Amino acid sequence: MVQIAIGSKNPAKIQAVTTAFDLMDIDARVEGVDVPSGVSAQPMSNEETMQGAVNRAKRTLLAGEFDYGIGLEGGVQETSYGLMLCNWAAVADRDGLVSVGAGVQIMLPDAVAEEIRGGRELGEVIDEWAGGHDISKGEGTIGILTQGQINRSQMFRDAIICAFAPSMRSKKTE
Ligand SMILES: O=P(O)(O)OP(=O)(O)OP(=O)(O)OC[C@H]1O[C@@H](n2cnc3c(O)ncnc32)[C@H](O)[C@@H]1O
Repeated sequence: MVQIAIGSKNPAKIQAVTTAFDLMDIDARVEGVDVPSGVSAQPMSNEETMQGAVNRAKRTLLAGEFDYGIGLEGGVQETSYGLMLCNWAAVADRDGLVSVGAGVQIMLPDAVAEEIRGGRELGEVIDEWAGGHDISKGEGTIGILTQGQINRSQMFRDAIICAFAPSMRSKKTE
């Protein structure tokens, strides 16, 4: 059985890892470990969000006897069409290999984007905007904006599978 650590205790993120390994048909034990992302509480670019995921993956791997450390990070990226929600997954293994994958991106409503540009965190802004509580731990902003057609766990699940692809390829050629 593969020992996996995920650098968060957020239930939506833990669920994403469990489902990803089920889909990849890998027998895994998944443990959530709280580690700092090393980037700002509200990452403001793809690059910063990716770095947060990588930092979490590396730090998580060092937190115990694990085969892989996984980091998941949500952030935003300014584009010519407005502020987009972006999410990154990173996988770190014991050979020092680190790989990344991204989730689907979606445009944020102008009112939400303005608050974030003004310095607030998406988690509290989306709760206010949608009239919800701890949305980041459940369906996520992606769930709110797609009327539940894609939720945060599904989005991170796909990002994890993409981040894990290089490890799967190297295993096949061993
Ligand atoms: O417990 P951790 O793992 O830190 O999970 P988090 O959801 O609080 O933290 P992230 O680092 O993934 O996201 C950074 C910030 O953006 C918010 N955020 C990111 N994606 C979100 C989403 O889909 N829905 C709601 N909030 C989101 C989140 O609440 C944080 O304020």
